[in-house]
Amino acid sequence: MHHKELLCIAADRNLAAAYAHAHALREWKVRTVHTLHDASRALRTDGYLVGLLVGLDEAEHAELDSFLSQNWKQQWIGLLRPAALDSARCRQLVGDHLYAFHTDPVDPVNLGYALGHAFGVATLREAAQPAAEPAATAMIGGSAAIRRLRTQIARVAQADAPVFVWGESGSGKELAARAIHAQSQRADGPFVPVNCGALAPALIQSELFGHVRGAFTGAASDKPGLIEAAGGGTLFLDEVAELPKDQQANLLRFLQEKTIYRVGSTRSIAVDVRVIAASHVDLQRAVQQGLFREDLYYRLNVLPLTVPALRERCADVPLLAEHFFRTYAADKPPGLKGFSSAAIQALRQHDWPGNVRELINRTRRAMVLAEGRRITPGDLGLAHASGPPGGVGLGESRIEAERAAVMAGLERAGNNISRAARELGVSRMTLYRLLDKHGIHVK
Ligand SMILES: Nc1ncnc2c1ncn2[C@@H]1O[C@H](COP(=O)(O)OP(=O)(O)OP(=O)(O)O)[C@@H](O)[C@H]1O
Repeated sequence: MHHKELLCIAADRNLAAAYAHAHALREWKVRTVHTLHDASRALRTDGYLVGLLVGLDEAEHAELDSFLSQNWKQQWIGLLRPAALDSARCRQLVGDHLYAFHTDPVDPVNLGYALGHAFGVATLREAAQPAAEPAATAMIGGSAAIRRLRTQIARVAQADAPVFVWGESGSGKELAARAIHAQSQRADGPFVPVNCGALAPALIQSELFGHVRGAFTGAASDKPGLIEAAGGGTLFLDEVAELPKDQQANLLRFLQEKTIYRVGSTRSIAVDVRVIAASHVDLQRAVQQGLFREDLYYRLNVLPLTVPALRERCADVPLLAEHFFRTYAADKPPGLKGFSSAAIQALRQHDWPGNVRELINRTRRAMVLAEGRRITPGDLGLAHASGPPGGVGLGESRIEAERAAVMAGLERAGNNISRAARELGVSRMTLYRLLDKHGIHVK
């Protein structure tokens, strides 16, 4: 008989032994482990699709939450004591991560059915996944919000219409655009990212559309623009709201006619490009304020996608932090083993105005600065030496902290705006807004 493979995690060895021989599991080849650490190892080496969590209420909830977020591709079934569901944390875990749960006394027939269904769903899901998500576009996270985003990306990738990605600065808009491209029929073509906010206004047109020799002083030879460079692939227009009005008209013409004119030329060139645009400002508001063309807005916004802010998916924060810890492991002292639990707690509680980019910056800085074996909240710049002084509310302390962070960032970057923005993990536009908000003048 063909055995389906099942990973059973049970802290209690007696319970584990009882279940390993249970009637409901007779069609399964069961491997039992007693710790989440061993379970992670088993999942890395053997591709289990279904897992059974016996007595999950006994485990440390935060650890289990992180484990299940990380292993979201498996379908998990929980066997619980009825009293376990009295705990709100436990109910949350069950709701967030489990395919099904059974309470004692477990009916073996029902459990057998549930396992069979879970296996069926997991197999279907696996077949529907693109063979392997390339590491460069892999979106880390197991929260419901990021899972929803992954599904939307997979759907949008199958179409060829323009996509508009909205999300706060540093939340992962470019990564989402890269993932769409990588899963689309254009995956073998180029992905060309353009930061519309970073192009000098005088050069935007020739950068985007190219130019011919002699079109302007310094145009010594014909040069294709970024739109042509994206031919057969995807053009990613980041911070599209920053495009000046005259360039918005040119872009609209290109989207309508699928042809371009290089600067200084009257010959039209047909270009096959899919456009993905992104912005962290509310484009609809920009339209109402007359800053962005309405017709272009509708052309770009055919398939809208929202990347959730990091604070809306706190469950992903420890997972992402550990991912970046591994990514930048070459920068760390050999004795540094990871995050302390106080650091994980601080990461979970932080507001993340700079989103994932801020998390990367804080993690990298902590990895260089940490003196102990584990990263502390202080290494992450998240410790507050003392509570807010008497009479000062949280709002005010936050504003003060924000001002101090901006000042420090500017100082480190020698007052260079682009460098300071990178350092602080925000876009240049956001930094300008912060300077304005705090009345900081940069010399
Ligand atoms: N879910 C994720 N998993 C792994 N890495 C991520 C994730 N989300 C974002 N990142 C990383 O965070 C960084 C910032 O992401 P990205 O550049 O896509 O953000 P953005 O929203 O386009 O930023 P901006 O608005 O400043 O252009 C990148 O290094 C990206 O690879």
